[in-house]
Amino acid sequence: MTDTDTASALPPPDGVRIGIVSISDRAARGVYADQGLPALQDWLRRALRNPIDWVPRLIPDERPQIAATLRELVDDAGCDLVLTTGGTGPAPRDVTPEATLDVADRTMPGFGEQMRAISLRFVPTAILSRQVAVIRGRALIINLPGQPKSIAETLQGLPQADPPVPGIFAAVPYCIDLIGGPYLECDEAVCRAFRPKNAQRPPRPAAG
Ligand SMILES: Nc1ncnc2c1ncn2[C@@H]1O[C@H](COP(=O)(O)OP(=O)(O)OP(=O)(O)O)[C@@H](O)[C@H]1O
Ligand SMILES: Nc1nc2c(c(=O)[nH]1)N[C@H]1C(S)=C(S)[C@@H](COP(=O)(O)O)O[C@H]1N2
Repeated sequence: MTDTDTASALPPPDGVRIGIVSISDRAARGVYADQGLPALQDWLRRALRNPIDWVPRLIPDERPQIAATLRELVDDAGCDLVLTTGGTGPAPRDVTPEATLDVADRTMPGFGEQMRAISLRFVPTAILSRQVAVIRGRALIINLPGQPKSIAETLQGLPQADPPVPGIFAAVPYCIDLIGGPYLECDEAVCRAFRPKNAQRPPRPAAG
């Protein structure tokens, strides 16, 4: 059987709906161009082989507006995954973690812990990010820092380092499986997702 035969015998990848939220006072006012949403889309497009339905939002650092946006994306738009960028630091207007906890059914502390550990490999100020991850309904919501470059840094990690530093996205597909979402398939050249053997579907041949 050729790779093409194997690929055509498999059902197509599940569709996934992803909310992306850029939280920035200045980008929302048009003081500078938002780079958060393009950076999120760029990395996720490269990492995922699933068809993606995007639900993008650009909003200021206002706790009630952030919480309302997260509720809307999960409860009304039906997002499976929501990634935010910005507003995780210690400045008075950095309130993304509080707003995210406002809408949480459950917290997932490992994501924040691992992101800060990864980020320390890039910047000594990594510990200033108070980023959190939570589950609301059947969706996973993850905060990322506001620096656009931090998006790829934390999602991807340093796979070539010795020892390798896994990015947090490696744990996202199995987390989404466990909360009843679509089966996410990653391009291994970008992100090696981890699932226990009994949760794995037959591998799809690498994209040509
Ligand atoms: N959406 C964005 N687009 C482009 N650059 C951004 C964006 N968000 C943040 N940055 C850059 O990353 C830095 C740190 O992000 P942070 O979320 O702390 O923003 P901030 O300094 O509170 O300002 P603002 O909320 O107005 O973006 C910003 O000062 C800015 O240089
Ligand atoms: N990977 C990565 N993590 C990072 C950074 C970064 O540039 N790269 N910036 C740090 C800095 S300087 C701050 S203040 C905090 C919070 O950033 P935020 O308020 O933009 O979310 O994230 C930290 N984490």
